[in-house]
Amino acid sequence: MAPKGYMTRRIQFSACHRLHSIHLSDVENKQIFGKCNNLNGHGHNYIVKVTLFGEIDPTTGMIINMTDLKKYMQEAIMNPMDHKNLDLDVLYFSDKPSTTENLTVFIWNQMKKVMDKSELLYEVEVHETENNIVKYRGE
Ligand SMILES: Nc1nc2c(c(=O)[nH]1)N=C([C@H](O)[C@H](O)COP(=O)(O)OP(=O)(O)OP(=O)(O)O)CN2
Ligand SMILES: [Zn+2]
Repeated sequence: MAPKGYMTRRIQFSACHRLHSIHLSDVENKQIFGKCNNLNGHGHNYIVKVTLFGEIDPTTGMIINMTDLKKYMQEAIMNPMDHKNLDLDVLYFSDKPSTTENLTVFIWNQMKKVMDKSELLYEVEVHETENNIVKYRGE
Protein backbone atom coordinates (compact mmCIF):
# COMPACT_ATOMS: atom_id res chain seq x y z
CA MET A 1 0.00 0.00 0.00
CA ALA A 2 1.22 3.50 -0.86
CA PRO A 3 2.19 5.83 2.00
CA LYS A 4 -0.50 8.29 3.07
CA GLY A 5 0.01 12.00 3.56
CA TYR A 6 -1.77 15.24 4.43
CA MET A 7 -1.85 18.14 1.99
CA THR A 8 -3.07 21.64 2.84
CA ARG A 9 -3.89 24.69 0.75
CA ARG A 10 -4.40 28.15 2.26
CA ILE A 11 -6.47 30.99 0.82
CA GLN A 12 -7.69 34.35 2.07
CA PHE A 13 -11.00 36.06 1.42
CA SER A 14 -12.58 39.30 2.62
CA ALA A 15 -16.15 39.52 3.80
CA CYS A 16 -18.39 41.36 6.23
CA HIS A 17 -20.96 39.99 8.62
CA ARG A 18 -22.98 40.57 11.75
CA LEU A 19 -23.43 38.04 14.54
CA HIS A 20 -27.19 37.77 15.02
CA SER A 21 -29.63 34.94 15.70
CA ILE A 22 -33.16 35.10 14.32
CA HIS A 23 -34.15 32.85 17.24
CA LEU A 24 -33.28 35.51 19.84
CA SER A 25 -34.72 38.93 20.69
CA ASP A 26 -32.75 42.09 19.88
CA VAL A 27 -31.90 42.44 23.58
CA GLU A 28 -30.67 38.84 23.80
CA ASN A 29 -28.65 39.25 20.60
CA LYS A 30 -26.96 42.33 22.02
CA GLN A 31 -26.25 40.55 25.30
CA ILE A 32 -24.72 37.48 23.63
CA PHE A 33 -22.91 38.94 20.63
CA GLY A 34 -22.04 42.41 22.00
CA LYS A 35 -20.13 44.61 19.52
CA CYS A 36 -20.34 41.86 16.89
CA ASN A 37 -24.15 42.40 16.78
CA ASN A 38 -23.68 45.96 15.41
CA LEU A 39 -26.52 46.50 12.92
CA ASN A 40 -24.25 47.60 10.07
CA GLY A 41 -21.76 44.76 10.51
CA HIS A 42 -17.96 44.58 10.46
CA GLY A 43 -15.34 42.94 8.25
CA HIS A 44 -12.65 40.26 8.34
CA ASN A 45 -9.85 38.98 6.16
CA TYR A 46 -10.59 35.31 6.67
CA ILE A 47 -7.85 32.72 6.18
CA VAL A 48 -9.03 29.23 5.22
CA LYS A 49 -6.87 26.10 5.25
CA VAL A 50 -8.28 22.97 3.63
CA THR A 51 -6.49 19.69 4.36
CA LEU A 52 -6.84 16.43 2.45
CA PHE A 53 -5.60 13.03 3.64
CA GLY A 54 -4.89 10.19 1.26
CA GLU A 55 -2.49 7.90 -0.54
CA ILE A 56 0.46 9.43 -2.37
CA ASP A 57 0.08 8.03 -5.88
CA PRO A 58 3.36 6.22 -6.72
CA THR A 59 3.27 7.37 -10.34
CA THR A 60 2.36 11.06 -9.93
CA GLY A 61 3.83 11.56 -6.43
CA MET A 62 0.65 13.46 -5.53
CA ILE A 63 -2.41 12.90 -3.31
CA ILE A 64 -4.23 15.10 -5.79
CA ASN A 65 -2.91 17.89 -7.98
CA MET A 66 -2.73 21.17 -5.98
CA THR A 67 -4.06 22.89 -9.11
CA ASP A 68 -7.27 20.90 -8.75
CA LEU A 69 -7.54 21.74 -5.04
CA LYS A 70 -7.07 25.42 -5.95
CA LYS A 71 -9.93 25.14 -8.45
CA TYR A 72 -12.22 23.44 -5.92
CA MET A 73 -11.50 26.10 -3.27
CA GLN A 74 -12.15 28.88 -5.76
CA GLU A 75 -15.55 27.41 -6.57
CA ALA A 76 -16.53 26.37 -3.04
CA ILE A 77 -15.16 29.32 -1.05
CA MET A 78 -14.01 32.34 -3.07
CA ASN A 79 -16.91 32.55 -5.54
CA PRO A 80 -19.71 32.56 -2.95
CA MET A 81 -17.97 34.56 -0.19
CA ASP A 82 -15.10 36.84 -1.32
CA HIS A 83 -16.09 40.53 -1.04
CA LYS A 84 -19.58 39.53 0.05
CA ASN A 85 -21.88 40.15 2.99
CA LEU A 86 -22.09 36.65 4.46
CA ASP A 87 -25.51 37.21 6.03
CA LEU A 88 -27.16 38.72 2.96
CA ASP A 89 -25.31 37.06 0.07
CA VAL A 90 -24.96 33.47 1.33
CA LEU A 91 -28.30 31.69 1.71
CA TYR A 92 -26.83 29.23 4.26
CA PHE A 93 -26.55 32.09 6.78
CA SER A 94 -30.09 33.37 6.34
CA ASP A 95 -31.26 31.31 9.34
CA LYS A 96 -28.07 30.80 11.34
CA PRO A 97 -25.39 33.14 12.74
CA SER A 98 -22.29 33.59 10.57
CA THR A 99 -19.93 32.44 13.33
CA THR A 100 -16.60 30.91 12.44
CA GLU A 101 -17.93 27.56 13.64
CA ASN A 102 -20.84 27.71 11.17
CA LEU A 103 -18.48 28.99 8.47
CA THR A 104 -16.25 25.90 8.79
CA VAL A 105 -19.30 23.62 8.41
CA PHE A 106 -20.51 25.59 5.37
CA ILE A 107 -17.07 25.34 3.74
CA TRP A 108 -16.87 21.61 4.51
CA ASN A 109 -20.27 21.05 2.83
CA GLN A 110 -19.26 23.18 -0.13
CA MET A 111 -15.98 21.28 -0.61
CA LYS A 112 -17.81 17.94 -0.43
CA LYS A 113 -20.07 19.14 -3.26
CA VAL A 114 -17.32 20.23 -5.66
CA MET A 115 -14.52 17.70 -5.07
CA ASP A 116 -14.14 14.66 -7.32
CA LYS A 117 -12.66 12.49 -4.54
CA SER A 118 -14.51 14.09 -1.62
CA GLU A 119 -13.61 11.20 0.69
CA LEU A 120 -10.11 12.73 0.86
CA LEU A 121 -11.39 15.85 2.68
CA TYR A 122 -9.86 15.76 6.18
CA GLU A 123 -10.13 19.20 7.81
CA VAL A 124 -11.30 22.77 7.28
CA GLU A 125 -9.61 25.44 9.38
CA VAL A 126 -10.80 29.06 9.44
CA HIS A 127 -8.96 32.01 10.99
CA GLU A 128 -11.48 34.78 11.57
CA THR A 129 -8.80 36.95 13.17
CA GLU A 130 -5.18 36.29 14.12
CA ASN A 131 -6.47 35.01 17.44
CA ASN A 132 -9.75 33.25 16.64
CA ILE A 133 -9.41 29.90 14.87
CA VAL A 134 -11.92 27.07 14.33
CA LYS A 135 -11.33 23.60 12.84
CA TYR A 136 -13.95 21.12 11.56
CA ARG A 137 -13.51 17.50 10.51
CA GLY A 138 -17.05 16.60 9.49
CA GLU A 139 -18.00 15.06 12.85
N1 LIG B 1 -17.46 31.28 19.29
C1 LIG B 1 -17.36 32.41 18.57
N2 LIG B 1 -17.27 33.59 19.18
C2 LIG B 1 -17.15 34.71 18.46
C3 LIG B 1 -17.07 34.65 17.06
C4 LIG B 1 -17.18 33.38 16.43
O1 LIG B 1 -17.14 33.24 15.20
N3 LIG B 1 -17.29 32.29 17.21
N4 LIG B 1 -16.91 35.78 16.34
C5 LIG B 1 -16.85 36.97 16.90
C6 LIG B 1 -16.76 38.17 16.02
O2 LIG B 1 -17.23 37.94 14.73
C7 LIG B 1 -15.63 39.07 16.05
O3 LIG B 1 -15.43 39.74 14.88
C8 LIG B 1 -14.40 38.79 16.79
O4 LIG B 1 -13.68 40.01 16.81
P1 LIG B 1 -12.69 40.46 17.92
O5 LIG B 1 -13.26 40.21 19.27
O6 LIG B 1 -12.31 41.86 17.59
O7 LIG B 1 -11.49 39.49 17.58
P2 LIG B 1 -10.19 39.19 18.40
O8 LIG B 1 -10.56 38.30 19.57
O9 LIG B 1 -9.18 38.59 17.47
O10 LIG B 1 -9.71 40.59 18.84
P3 LIG B 1 -8.86 41.02 20.10
O11 LIG B 1 -8.09 42.18 19.61
O12 LIG B 1 -8.02 39.84 20.48
O13 LIG B 1 -9.87 41.37 21.15
C9 LIG B 1 -16.93 37.12 18.36
N5 LIG B 1 -17.09 35.89 19.06
ZN1 LIG C 1 -16.75 39.08 13.07
